[in-house]
Amino acid sequence: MRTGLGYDVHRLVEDRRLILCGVDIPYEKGLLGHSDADVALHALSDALLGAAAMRDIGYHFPDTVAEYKGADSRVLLRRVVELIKEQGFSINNVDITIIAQRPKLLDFIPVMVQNVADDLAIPADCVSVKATTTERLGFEGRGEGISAMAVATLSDSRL
Ligand SMILES: Nc1ccn([C@@H]2O[C@H](COP(=O)(O)O)[C@@H](O)[C@H]2O)c(=O)n1
Ligand SMILES: C[C@@]1(CO)OP(=O)(O)OP(=O)(O)OC[C@H]1O
Repeated sequence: MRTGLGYDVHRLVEDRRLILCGVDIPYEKGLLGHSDADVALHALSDALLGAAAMRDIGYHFPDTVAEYKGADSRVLLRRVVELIKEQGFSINNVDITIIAQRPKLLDFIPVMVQNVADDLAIPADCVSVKATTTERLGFEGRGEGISAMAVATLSDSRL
């Protein structure tokens, strides 16, 4: 069994969509990035790559490459899944925490879980997505950005 950890931050700005785990969430601001800035899927992608010791999302999908401008992070995540499977890994479970003071994400969690389960091709009960505030402390608490952390465990079929 192998474990990987991912962490990412994106800035909240006006005139951008807020997309988290592939869900387009109605809110007055959205996340800024080269791609769709889905901070939760970026953290998850890094957790999966980390567990496989296969570098990180920026290594595989550089933000200097025009192809990834406005990219759908679900497409990038599915590519990460292909890359780790090609090396003989299979995904056991993943756990994501989104750190956002607002908006309230509770109602969107089931769709987020299903999106991730579909992209990872694992059962929904192997996927956890959670949200927390920081009690208005720090950059997330001031509404300047949203961060996400993720953990993934993989099995290594080469062993
Ligand atoms: N953006 C968020 C943040 C939190 N939640 C839900 O509220 C619960 C309480 O949050 P605390 O930060 O006070 O612990 C949390 O457990 C989530 O269920 C949310 O939906 N959206
Ligand atoms: C996803 C990529 C590529 O479009 O860009 P961003 O959306 O800026 O995201 P980030 O987490 O800063 O880094 C990974 C990138 O290379």
